[in-house]
Amino acid sequence: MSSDETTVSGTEDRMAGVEPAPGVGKPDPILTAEGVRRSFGGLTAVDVEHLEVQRGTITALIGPNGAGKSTLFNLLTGFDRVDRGRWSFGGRAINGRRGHQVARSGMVRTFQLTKALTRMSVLDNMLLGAQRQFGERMAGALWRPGWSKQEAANTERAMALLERFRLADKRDDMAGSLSGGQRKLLEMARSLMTEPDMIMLDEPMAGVNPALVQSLLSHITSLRDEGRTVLFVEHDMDVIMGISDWIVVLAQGQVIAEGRPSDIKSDKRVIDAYLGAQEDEAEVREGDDG
Ligand SMILES: Nc1ncnc2c1ncn2[C@@H]1O[C@H](COP(=O)(O)OP(=O)(O)OP(=O)(O)O)[C@@H](O)[C@H]1O
Repeated sequence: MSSDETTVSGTEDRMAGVEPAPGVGKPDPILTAEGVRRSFGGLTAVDVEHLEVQRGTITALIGPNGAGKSTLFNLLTGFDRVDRGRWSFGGRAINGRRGHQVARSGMVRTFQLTKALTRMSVLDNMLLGAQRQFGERMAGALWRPGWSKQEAANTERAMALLERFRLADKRDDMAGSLSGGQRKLLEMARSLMTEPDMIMLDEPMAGVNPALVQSLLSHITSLRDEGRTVLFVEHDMDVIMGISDWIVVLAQGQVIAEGRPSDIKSDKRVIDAYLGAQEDEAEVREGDDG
């Protein structure tokens, strides 16, 4: 067994015998979506017949620009409304719930730092990440029994996470002063404030300096290794093939393929719809460099 296989052996066992086919059932799905559809005017952005995400895996959602990846993320996490469809998380139907309700049920997504957040300190960004638990109703309240206790617990948790993501010495810096990679680490750390079972990462490597890529990758694998499920959207093929246990390919809103990295690399539909075009782009870029 090669070292690559050793690192994901636990997960590979869980996926043993799963056929690489669009919409295939998984042994222990944490998320199951059925007939999820969303159109904008005449354009069908998402039309997913059936999709299951296996618990405890790193699953990548890939596909060409405009394939519907972000829209599907937004729908599943309650930040956009479907035309139709239903989905369940941990066995409970969560379609129709809003973003904060979905987060409370244990499925969180990372968000890019908005302008307002860049003007807040790193620690305050973390504390905002905890608000879904408790603080929303606290807005404006001066004091209530349990408030300071909760605040202290949140700060302790935030600091522990900042230590883990090597951002503790930045706690009082404005989030806007962080590098691209450090912002991604903060987004990840913030999403962990509510102890989610599943984390959805939107392009975790975009704008990250190569020096921080390895660090980000090891943080993502450690999320899985501590028992969480990771679903991520990414364009960087080396990253996708390197850390994914399973890959789901979207094109024109539909799941056109699913499988292990080795299945996806050799899938003709995927090469035609996506990988071929990516290679052409890479060749053009190399040509430009030379
Ligand atoms: N709010 C919106 N209004 C109108 N059209 C939209 C909206 N959001 C997405 N679309 C369209 O839906 C399709 C899917 O877009 P989406 O952003 O989900 O794709 P994607 O796979 O995430 O693409 P990328 O890799 O470029 O981020 C695209 O054609 C897009 O233009």
